[in-house]
Amino acid sequence: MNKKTVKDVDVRGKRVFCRVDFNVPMKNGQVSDETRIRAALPTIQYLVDQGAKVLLASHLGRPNGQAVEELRLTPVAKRLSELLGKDVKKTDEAYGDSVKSEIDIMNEGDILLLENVRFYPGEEKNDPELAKAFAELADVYVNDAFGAAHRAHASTEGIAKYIPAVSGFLMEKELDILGKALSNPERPFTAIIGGAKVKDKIGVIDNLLEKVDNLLIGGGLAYTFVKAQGHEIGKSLLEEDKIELAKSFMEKAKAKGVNLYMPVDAIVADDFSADANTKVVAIEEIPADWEALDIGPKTAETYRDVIQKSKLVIWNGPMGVFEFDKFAQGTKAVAQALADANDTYSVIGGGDSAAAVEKFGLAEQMSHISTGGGASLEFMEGKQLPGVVALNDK
Ligand SMILES: Nc1ncnc2c1ncn2[C@@H]1O[C@H](COP(=O)(O)OP(=O)(O)O)[C@@H](O)[C@H]1O
Ligand SMILES: O=C(OP(=O)(O)O)[C@H](O)COP(=O)(O)O
Ligand SMILES: [Mg+2]
Repeated sequence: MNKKTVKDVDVRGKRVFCRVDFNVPMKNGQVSDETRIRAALPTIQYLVDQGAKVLLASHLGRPNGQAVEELRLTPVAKRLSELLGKDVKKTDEAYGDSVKSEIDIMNEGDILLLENVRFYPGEEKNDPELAKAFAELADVYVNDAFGAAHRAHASTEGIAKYIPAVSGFLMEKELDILGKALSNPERPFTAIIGGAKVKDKIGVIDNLLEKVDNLLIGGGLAYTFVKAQGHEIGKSLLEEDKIELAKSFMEKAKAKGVNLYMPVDAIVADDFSADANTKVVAIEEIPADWEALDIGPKTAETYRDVIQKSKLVIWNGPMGVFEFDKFAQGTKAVAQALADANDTYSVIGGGDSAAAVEKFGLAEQMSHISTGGGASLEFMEGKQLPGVVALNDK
């Protein structure tokens, strides 16, 4: 990497603003998957050992520029503190005088977790005033939030203009491993895309079609494609204004000779809940009042076969609402197929995909679990990540 890392700067006694991606899955006010917290520990521990005053900043969820009680980082501070075996203080704001007073009383090696940076409208707008307010808190900026590196926000990009800016160890490791896997991909090369962030992720398919041999579509993303095929999808997730784009991808895949797989069946539910009534239907038979919350067994079988014949698989986005057991089968089948495919290099990306693989107890059997979903997809597309570009060159 041609960017400076935390090893290239002296942090002893310095106030360090360290952006991490603690956008972790939560359940009943508790952290339900701590993959992203664990992944940030090497950088945090290093800063502590070096005697820095460590300010940690992160977003959680999408509060749209205002304080949302359920999206406070308090439970994350608690979990981080347990993992480090060390006190982690948490502030109720992310900048300003109250935060400065807390910083003034910090000792070397102390950790302060700032409140959710997305509680402020300036964060996602990358407002220079907010970026400066973050920069005023610290002497050095460290970006270890690979999962948010595709966002040009005040705490991921803007702040880097005002104080020395370097990468953390997780950022460095992610870029290194993903870069190596993609520099000369082993073939057949398969991408699996699912999840719920349809607007964000559908665009990456354009570039992926230039690179992969097989593309498997699942999760909430699939139903915009199913609709584009001319089928009714009931109440399933739909991005109305992406239907034409989905059609164009189907044509492009044909022209490029890429095998594009879409669900042939689905598990539908009469409600978005853990105890909904469910049934398996062919994809062209989704009832009007129902919604598809998982791929069906025939689809899972086909996806398994493709995975087992692949040499490199990148996967982002669960195949269904795996958080509910009734809709976890499709995601589990794909995870199991990857675990069984010993000759296949498997890269899983995304906060929720990583949580799924962890939940099934299959994490150890994957070649690499990336903390970034959208970020890893954009990186694999060949796009420059703003959170990386903004860091100081070596
Ligand atoms: N058919 C579906 N309908 C609605 N939501 C879905 C569907 N399939 C998967 N999801 C949801 O997608 C979410 C994860 O999406 P996303 O954030 O894009 O993935 P990742 O975090 O792995 O990058 C999960 O919480 C899951 O419940
Ligand atoms: O969870 C994240 O991405 P992911 O769901 O693609 O893994 C990152 O924290 C980015 O969050 P965002 O998509 O709300 O900017
Ligand atoms: Mg996610």
